Amino acid sequence: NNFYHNVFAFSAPILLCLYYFFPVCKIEVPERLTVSHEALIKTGLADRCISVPVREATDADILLVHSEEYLEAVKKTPYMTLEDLQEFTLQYGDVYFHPNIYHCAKLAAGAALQLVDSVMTGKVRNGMALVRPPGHHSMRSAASGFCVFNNVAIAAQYAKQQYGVKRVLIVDWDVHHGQGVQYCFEDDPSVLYFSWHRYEHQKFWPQLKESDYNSVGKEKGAGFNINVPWNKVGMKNSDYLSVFCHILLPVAYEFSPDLVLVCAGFDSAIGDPEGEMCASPDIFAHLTHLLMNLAGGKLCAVLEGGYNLTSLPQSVCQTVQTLLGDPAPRPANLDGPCESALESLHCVRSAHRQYWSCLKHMTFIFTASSNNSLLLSPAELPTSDVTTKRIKLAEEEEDKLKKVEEEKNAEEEVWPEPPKRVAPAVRTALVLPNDVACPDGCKHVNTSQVCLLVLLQGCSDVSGFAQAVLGLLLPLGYEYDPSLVLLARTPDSGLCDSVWQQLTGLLQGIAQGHTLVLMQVRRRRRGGSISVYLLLHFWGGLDRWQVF
Ligand SMILES: CC(O)(O)CCCCCNCCCN
Ligand SMILES: [Zn+2]
Repeated sequence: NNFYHNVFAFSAPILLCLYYFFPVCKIEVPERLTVSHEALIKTGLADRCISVPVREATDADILLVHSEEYLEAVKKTPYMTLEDLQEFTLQYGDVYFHPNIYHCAKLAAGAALQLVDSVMTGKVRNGMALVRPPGHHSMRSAASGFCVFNNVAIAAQYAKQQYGVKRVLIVDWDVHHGQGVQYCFEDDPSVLYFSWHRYEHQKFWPQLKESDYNSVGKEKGAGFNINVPWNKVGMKNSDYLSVFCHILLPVAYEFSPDLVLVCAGFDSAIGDPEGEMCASPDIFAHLTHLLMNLAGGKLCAVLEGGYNLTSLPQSVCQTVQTLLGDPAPRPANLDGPCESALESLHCVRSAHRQYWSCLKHMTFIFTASSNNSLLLSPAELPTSDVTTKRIKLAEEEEDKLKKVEEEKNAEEEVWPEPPKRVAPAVRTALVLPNDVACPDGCKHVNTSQVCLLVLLQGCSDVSGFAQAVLGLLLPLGYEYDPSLVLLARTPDSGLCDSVWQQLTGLLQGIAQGHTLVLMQVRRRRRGGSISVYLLLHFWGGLDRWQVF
């Protein structure tokens, strides 16, 4: 007791001056990782994953993105006096330096690289790195927004250098704009950066003009930087899904990446003090599922933000459970995108239509009355002055509603627990004609799952696929929310195998994955059919098929 008493007495003044010198960050706290990890353990998800050891990023790794002088400066921070450390911190915005943060920042970047190694070498199909400090705000020679090294930008450059990856898609669903990633790749057509972020017409941090929809990239990189500004808070599941269906997915399919990296920030979920959005944690199951069909499933998610210690672990679990292949839950209350989201969506599409053929053909009207469907009706895009006028209207309306908004947010946000997602041990049934050999690894069982949906004809090329499937079938399917999906394919459907494979993958995000495929198959020399094997392979191997 005596000892503790003395120690405390002696240390109190130091602690006080520490707090004086070092404002402690209230939201980027260690508990973010512990509650997320505990939730993964409690739900049994951790046991279904392999844990990959971390390593420190080397100087060479860090110099893939950052300058020598910045790295040398950060290297000195562990040895700085309190005053020097505070001085060093003040030169950057919203970042907190501690004598140990250099070590932690190297571990965060190194963890992302270990994940890239595991995915690119085929050791795992996909994965998630739970790291602190985050990375997407840090720039070539500057820390920013809790970020020291840009974990995901380093991972992208590393994948290109170490594995010859030609095209990397970075999806940033964090509620803040990852300006550090944008600056790193804005003239680089091999990296497509997509970010949505709270913007409120440049009123929200980091308050950059270049976070708006008309920053499309530079020189050779024009078209490869997509910013979706949220000019209002309270964005919901429908807003997120609409942007995926009508902007990100069509472009991503046209870009055809070899690797998908996710700046997985969960401050875009309900309850977050920074985002003030209303999307439920289970939406990340759908966002993850929709991305898993790209790049042959090679997906690395790296934690960025997420500051509500209830919705963060829920969102992390929804993401990891989907990465494990479990079907997504039925999406909660899809009631169509709000007017402000539609406005942003149209602005982004018009800014990018010159770069992407999938956006060229699809033109949409900005309906005066709020559109109550995930589908968008085709017509002329608003010209910029129409958009400006609408933004004015939106601002006036917004100022009027601001008070209401504050009162609403003043109450503690509450939301239902994400629904339990149980995946049967044997996941898929295969109905085969009697005389077709049963593929090895399947087993004959009597149980069955049956499903219902009519398949559109003739979307064999990317833009046809984008229009028919991504712009119509998928939003329709989400909105219709069937409990059953039936995919029917006849040899004359004109669907090439890869489109067919994508289709079956994407539509598993609907009806909790309950899908039946009816195929009139072509014969192969040894019986069976190339399409059936392709499908078997794609759907995660033969071991989970039931054969009738
Ligand atoms: C990884 C991340 O994007 O979540 C970091 C967000 C930093 C936000 C800084 N807040 C600034 C508030 C200004 N008073
Ligand atoms: Zn954030």
